[in-house]
Order: sequence, then C-alpha cells, then structure tokens
Amino acid sequence: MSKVLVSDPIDQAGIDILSQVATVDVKTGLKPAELIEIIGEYDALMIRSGTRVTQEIIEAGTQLKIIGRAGVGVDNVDVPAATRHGIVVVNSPEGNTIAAAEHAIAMMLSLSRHIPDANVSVKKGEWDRKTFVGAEVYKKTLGIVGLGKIGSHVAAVAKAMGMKLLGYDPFISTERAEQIGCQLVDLDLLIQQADYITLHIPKTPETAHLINATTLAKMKPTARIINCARGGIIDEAALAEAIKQGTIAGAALDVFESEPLGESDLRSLGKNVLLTPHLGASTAEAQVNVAIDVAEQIRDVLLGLPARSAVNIPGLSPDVLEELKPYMELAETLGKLVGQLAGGRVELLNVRLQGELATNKSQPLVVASLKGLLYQALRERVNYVNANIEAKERGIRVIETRDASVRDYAGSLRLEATGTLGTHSVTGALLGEKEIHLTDVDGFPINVPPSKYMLFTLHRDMPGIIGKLGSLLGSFNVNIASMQVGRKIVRGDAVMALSIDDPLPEGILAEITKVPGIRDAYTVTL
Ligand SMILES: NC(=O)c1ccc[n+]([C@@H]2O[C@H](COP(=O)([O-])OP(=O)(O)OC[C@H]3O[C@@H](n4cnc5c(N)ncnc54)[C@H](O)[C@@H]3O)[C@@H](O)[C@H]2O)c1
Ligand SMILES: O=C(O)CC[C@@H](O)C(=O)O
Repeated sequence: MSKVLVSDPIDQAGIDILSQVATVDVKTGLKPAELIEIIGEYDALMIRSGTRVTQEIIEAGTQLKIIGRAGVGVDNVDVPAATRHGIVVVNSPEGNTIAAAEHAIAMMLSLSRHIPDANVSVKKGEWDRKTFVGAEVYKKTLGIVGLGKIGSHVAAVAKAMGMKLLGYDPFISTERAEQIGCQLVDLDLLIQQADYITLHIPKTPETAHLINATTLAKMKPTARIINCARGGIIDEAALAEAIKQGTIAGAALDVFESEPLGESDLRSLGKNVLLTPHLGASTAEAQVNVAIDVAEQIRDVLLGLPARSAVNIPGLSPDVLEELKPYMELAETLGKLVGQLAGGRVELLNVRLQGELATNKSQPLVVASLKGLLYQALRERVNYVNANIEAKERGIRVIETRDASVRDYAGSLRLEATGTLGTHSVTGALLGEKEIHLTDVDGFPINVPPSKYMLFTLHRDMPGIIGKLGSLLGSFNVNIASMQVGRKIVRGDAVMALSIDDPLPEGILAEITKVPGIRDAYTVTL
C-alpha cells in the first residue's frame, strides 16, 4: 500500500479520500531536518503553506511521486526541483478563491471602521466613540491590481457596495475588464486615483516590491492598501514609514515578506494598520474544498491516473507525451518569445503546425504554445490543463492552422501574436532529434538556438550597424554570446538576434533604439 505524509493541518475530508488508497500519516509542525529524515518512506506529500518543500527535501524523497498543495500558491515548493525528479506538483486553483476575496473585503471594511481596535477597547471596559470614527467605502474608488479569480470576485462584491472600480492587469483584455465592471487603467493612474488599493497578483520578479517608497508617495494621503495576495509585493519598511509620515492613511496585510512575521515596525502603528496571520484561505468551506480537490488528485496519481491541476507535468497520455516532448518544449519556447515580442496584452494567437506536425496528433502543441505565452502572467500556475481556459478568460483568441506543404524542416511551428502593440511572429524547428532552433523572426530568416537572455533588433541592413550595437552593449558591460542577422534583401530591413550572458540592464533598450538605423529593440527571457 502507498504511504502519504500530511505535514500541515488538512481537513478530514481530504484524509478520508487519501485513506481509500494509502496509509496516511499526519505529522504537522516538523522541522526541516525531521522531514528530511522521514520523507524517504513516502509516495506522496500533502501540504498547505506551512511546509517549505526545498530541493533538499525533494532529494531525500526518493519514493515521492506527487506533492499536493492544498491551496493556490506553490511558491513554498521548489517546483523546478520536483520536475527534475519527475514528481508531479498539484494545487487547488479555485478552492479558496471566495475565502481570499472575502478576507480582502473584510480587511477593507475593518480598516475603514476600526472594528478590531474598537472591539478591544470595549472589551477593556471603555466606551470611546470619538477615536473610532471611520470612513465609508460607498462611492469611493477601489483600485484592483490583478483581475484573475480573486480580483474578479472582489470586484463583484465591491461593485455591489457602490464602489467605483479601477483595474490594472496587463494580461487581460479590455472586454474581460468590462465584464468584471472595471475600468482598465495603467498602474500609475490607479495608484494616484484610488481611495483603496487591493492586490491580487502572484509574487514574481516583476511584482516584487511593486508597492515601494516611490509608488506610495504617489498615493492619496487618505488612501488605504490591502494585501491578501503574497508577502513581498509591498516593501514593508517603506509602507511602515509611509504610514508614520501620513503619506497614506492605512494598510491591512494578511501576508508578509517573511512568515511568521518577526520583528516589524508595522506592529506598533495602531489602528491604521491591520495584520492577520495569512488567514485568506482559512474558512471551513475553503479548507474542505482544497483538501478534497488535492486529495482526489493524489489518490488518482497513486492509482496511475493523470492529475487535473498539475502545475509541472502535462495531463497527457505517456505515449503521446514521449513522442511530442521535444516539440512541446519548442512550442513553449516560441510562446514565451512571441508573447514578449508582442508586449503586454495579446488578443490573438495564430498557431501554424507545419510539415509533419500538420496532423491532429499535434494539437497539444497549441496548448504548449499558450502555456508559453501565458508564462509571463501566471508563472508556474499555468499548465497544460488550464492554459486554454486561462487564455479564454483573458480574451485571447486562438486560431490553429495546418500546412503540410511547408517542408524546410521535418516539422516546424509558426506562432503569430497580435496584441495592443502590434503583431509579431516566430518560427522554430528541431535540428536532429531535439535541438530547438529559431528559424524566422517577424518574417526574417535566421537560424539560432534560443538562449535564456536574448536581444532582438529590427534595423536597416547597413555598414557599421553591428559594430555600433556591439560597442554600445560593451559600454554597458553586456557580453554577447552569439549574434546573427536575418535579411530578405541586401541593405533592406533586417533582424538581429543576439544571445547575451545576463539580463539587459535597465534603460539600455532606449539607448539601442537611438543608434541610427535601429528602429526597434526587444529583450526577452526564455
Ligand atoms: N492570503 C491567502 O491566503 C491567499 C489565498 C488564495 C490565494 N492567494 C494569492 O492571491 C493571489 C491571486 O490569486 P488568484 O487565484 O486570483 O490568481 P489568478 O492567477 O487567477 O490571478 C492573478 C492575476 O494577476 C495577473 N498578473 C500577473 N502578473 C501581473 C502583474 N505584473 N501586474 C498585474 N497583474 C498581474 C494575472 O494576469 C492574473 O489575472 C495569488 O498570489 C495567490 O497565491 C492568497
Ligand atoms: O494554506 C493556506 O492557508 C494559505 C493558502 C493561500 O496562500 C494560497 O495560495 O492558496
């Protein structure tokens, strides 16, 4: 019989499901060393946010087949390490949506009406009605950062309370925002105009310290900010200072840069700061939902069936997967590339399956392309199972075409993305069995393997331009690993593809487009 370790408190409904197929041990509060010592005995590990599943734990889990996160965020699991070890990581993308949205609303109202401090005061025997005069949310502007599942529900509730809604989410369409009842604006405008700001985005390198001393300084002195998403999206030291100085009126935080929250200035800021210990998902209903959702997936995987919300392994049959694997990687890489070339909001993705890929069997490549395209927005939360639905929710239309007559390579894939900033296309193929090559960018033929950091320019093919770009990059200490120019006619338009060793420093793209002859420059991370 399989063995499952449950290392955080999980609702009994989940334990009952696991017990149908496995021996279940519930051992909560284990120290990392204790977990490392015992994890080797188990086939599955079920956690909430309390257990940090590091590479060391994964390496010690020599029998592990699946890690189940009873919740949304998998940022406490080293997903790349799990993938490398062939361990499926599953989550519950929707089980606690309502709980988290309601917690954000509760935080906003509690902060406005000083309910927590007023309660403590009455319980101490006081009757102080002056200190706790509050503010109404009716007719106030709520700025929602992130209009995904939780942000959309917050919008619906806030609208019913008579609030005006502004939304910032570079990855959803204007139509989707209209459906939610939000006016889509840029972050700066939202920050300047909102009376309340609520965050519902993942923590990624782009969103780390999105709210910092500079953004806080632009907010209204009466503004209040709520974070029930992830710690580290707000710079906590800058926030504490902004509240002390009266730059903004208050903050309500459920999540922190480091949890449990240690020494912090935020603790001493009185009734204008509310702090809860990561309670967003802590409702009886959400805990039942996520426990059942994840336990069912663990049970299925232990029985050899696919998981429905795997964040790292496609839910495809092993045979098809084996055959398509190198092309799936190609599709994902091209999706990431074309999404970044097209810029923020993509509205249409045209996927053309060419040569031997022009068959029905290649359909998963469309999903893999979408997964790559959505990676910027969703990181490891987009997977082969949810990529289609996530694209639909963002208003991205997908057109799939097949052209068996294209025979430059055995099989090749062309993606064309149209967004609010224009249209871009990329084509790629495999050299040998599995070496990915980019064979065309925006209609210009090239032949380069993709690398982690790349720079593309659209320029006029003329003497000296390569040298000038090389010197400019050199002056910013950017090391070029390889470079290739693609052109259709001599001294016409051309594309340059450069692999660079490190990410491009801030501000350099603008300098590149000042080089005479260079019309556009794009930097991508693959
Ligand atoms: N406090 C809790 O207990 C609790 C409970 C559940 C979820 N969460 C957290 O809440 C957050 C939102 O969860 P969700 O289920 O709504 O996720 P979701 O994927 O449905 O929505 C996230 C949205 O953020 C957008 N986004 C991504 N990067 C962005 C950026 N740089 N700027 C603006 N928008 C960006 C995406 O386009 C997407 O629409 C996650 O961080 C999740 O981990 C916290
Ligand atoms: O497990 C919890 O209580 C928190 C879950 C929440 O942060 C999530 O991302 O789903």
